[in-house]
Amino acid sequence: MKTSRESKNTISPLHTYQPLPLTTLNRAFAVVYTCATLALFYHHILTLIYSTTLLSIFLHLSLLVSDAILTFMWATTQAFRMRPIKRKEYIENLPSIVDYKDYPSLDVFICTADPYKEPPINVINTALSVMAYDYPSDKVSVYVSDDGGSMLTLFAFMEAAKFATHWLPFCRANNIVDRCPSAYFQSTHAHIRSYKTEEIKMMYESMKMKVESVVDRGSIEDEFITGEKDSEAFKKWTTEFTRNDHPTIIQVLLESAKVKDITGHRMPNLVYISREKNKTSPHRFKAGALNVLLRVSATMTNAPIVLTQDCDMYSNDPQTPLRALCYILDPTKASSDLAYIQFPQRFHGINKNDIYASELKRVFQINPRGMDGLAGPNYVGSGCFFLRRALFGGPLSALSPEIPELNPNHVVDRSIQSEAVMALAHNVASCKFEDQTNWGSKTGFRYGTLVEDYFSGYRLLCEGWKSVFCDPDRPAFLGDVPITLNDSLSQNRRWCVGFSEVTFSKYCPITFGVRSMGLFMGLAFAHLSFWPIYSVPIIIYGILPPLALINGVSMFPKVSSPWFYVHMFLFLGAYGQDFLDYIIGGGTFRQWYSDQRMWMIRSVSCYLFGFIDYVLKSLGISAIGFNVTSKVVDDEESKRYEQGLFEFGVASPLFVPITTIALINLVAFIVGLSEIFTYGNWENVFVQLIMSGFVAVNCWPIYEAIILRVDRGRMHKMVIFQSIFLAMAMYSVALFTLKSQKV
Ligand SMILES: O=c1ccn([C@@H]2O[C@H](COP(=O)(O)OP(=O)(O)O[C@H]3O[C@H](CO)[C@@H](O)[C@H](O)[C@H]3O)[C@@H](O)[C@H]2O)c(=O)[nH]1
Ligand SMILES: [Mn+2]
Repeated sequence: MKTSRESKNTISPLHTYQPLPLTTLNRAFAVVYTCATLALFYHHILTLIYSTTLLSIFLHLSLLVSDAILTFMWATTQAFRMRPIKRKEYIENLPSIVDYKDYPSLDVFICTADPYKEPPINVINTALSVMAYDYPSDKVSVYVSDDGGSMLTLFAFMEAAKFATHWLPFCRANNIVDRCPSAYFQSTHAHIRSYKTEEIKMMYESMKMKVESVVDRGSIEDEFITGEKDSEAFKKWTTEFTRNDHPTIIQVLLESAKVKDITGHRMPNLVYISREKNKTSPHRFKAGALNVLLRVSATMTNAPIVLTQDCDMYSNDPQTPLRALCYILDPTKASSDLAYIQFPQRFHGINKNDIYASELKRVFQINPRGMDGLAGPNYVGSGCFFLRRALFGGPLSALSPEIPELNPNHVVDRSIQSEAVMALAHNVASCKFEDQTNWGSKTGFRYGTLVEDYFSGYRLLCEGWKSVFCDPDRPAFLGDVPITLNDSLSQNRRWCVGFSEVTFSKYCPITFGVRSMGLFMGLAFAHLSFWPIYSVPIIIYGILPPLALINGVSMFPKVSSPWFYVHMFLFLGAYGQDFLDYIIGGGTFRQWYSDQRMWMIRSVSCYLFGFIDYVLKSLGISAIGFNVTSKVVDDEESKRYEQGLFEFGVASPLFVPITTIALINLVAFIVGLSEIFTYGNWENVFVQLIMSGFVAVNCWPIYEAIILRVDRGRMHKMVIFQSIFLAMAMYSVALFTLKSQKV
């Protein structure tokens, strides 16, 4: 039997991979580029040695530091270019390996944290999209973690449970591909009118209305509560109940063994969990929520495969779990060290040119492909199928959990609603359960940073596990993006706090990572964790050269000098390669343009602020938590986003440094140009002129928001005043120091 299976498998594999083209070229380019950077540093050092004034030393030292950081970051990106691969799965070959009814069970975790920032109607859409997977429904269990501890969310899920008994058979019977109801009803397929479609649509609309009206009112009308069991559940919200202080709530909304859909098929399990909270136990944010899900699900179903999902990321392809099975069940590979299969985060509703670079193509698509050819991609928090065993110790050193029921091999043989199971589930969801245990350090999702996803994946790979990047043409999951600049920058700021927490811990990728996984994997992880230091060179380059230009001071080699060409080569080489990666990865020129612009904007705003937040947090001056990104869309903002207009409306401090730099560079460019026209002395200031011009072109939306716009997304007066003040202050300092001496 085994041999026949294996021989069959050699003919029809479950998956294959291909190296990406350009790899050899990239490696060769890396060598040339390294030589050019060595030349640059030689030049920097020479200039420093021959500097005669303090000012000149200061300026050239700043450039040296900036270039050293940029070179370090460039070196980390080489890890992604060493061996990128692209994989392909053959789900049509699965039947030769395993029968449909014998598929391993799957526990899906969905996290939500706030009914007002994450509308429950969207959360249940995500849940419905995975409940309707092309997978034996009695093998699927969906566990929802509600960190908002909200009865509104529970109510939405009660409604979803009822609707699911109609939705799942409807999808099956009509071969629907968009299994997220809201996506389906917006798609053109749903416009093919049929009695059945109309009927299910009405059902969905009536559920949506109920859920939204409950959320708007903030309470549940009595008429909406049907059945004894539901009203019992809501009694747990006593007067003392607050989101940060309440007992565990576990509500089984669908039990597969007992509930059938309207056509008599079994339903998946659906369980609502709000873990216990109290003021004396640490919150641990999403990692804490995921670990509770891991334990509660262990007591109820203990599926060997676990899918983690953010509430804002619905499944866009019902066959996604089958793709994961292609790796998990691969008989040819001793897949004993496979920890997870990561699907990229892809998004819907991004505007044409992706003005905020929300797609994060590099982070979610290009870089993971590069890591896939090494030990595997990092974990990005959503759309990831884990082997449960991987969360319990290294591949060769399993850790035994505190109680045998949490062991990944444990078989649950009781009803998930039985008293014994419920008691155990409550016990493992309690705050106290993790005290003095390995949870968050060696077991489960790891604590200690706001980027629990990055850190958990990293630690697993350091333990010797491997991962796989699965990027099918039809996006497996689609998520929401922040549609205002402030939300987008705030999200990145939180990530930067998290990355700094990893960089400055004993697990720093450059030391611990390189030791555990080798140079390139260590560099790949360092690339993200060192993100915040981009702020140093970009701020220096954004301020010093234009201020020098305004004061007629030259900082770079003349155009006639050979060193000019070294600078040009390094700049164009890095930019050109970045551009090429992006276009080959399927992006357009305008999207790339937005991406590089946002890189600059982020560098001087959230990378800087994130790092400062981290410092304040480490000094104990302020406490920064997980600030959940809002998924609520304001109509006007959404319209402006569609038109491709930047949203500056709020008086966010994040906008001040960008605006200041925009002003300084615009003035510098004008002054520089006029000097050239007056004195014709262009050779000395050419580089600075081009740089300021480049910054100014990138800053167009900022000038537009200050001067031209009248809508509510225009730049806030406060930000304009602060920026002008800051720019003037810098100019004055420069005037006194630069003018007094010539460099
Ligand atoms: O205390 C918390 C805070 C957040 N969440 C959930 O975490 C998810 C992500 O939160 P979101 O505000 O959407 O953050 P993003 O920055 O959009 O998320 C990215 O970054 C996070 C932190 O690195 C990862 O966890 C996510 O998977 C990744 O998509 C959401 O489902 C939340 O409900 C919780 O369950 N508990
Ligand atoms: Mn999100």
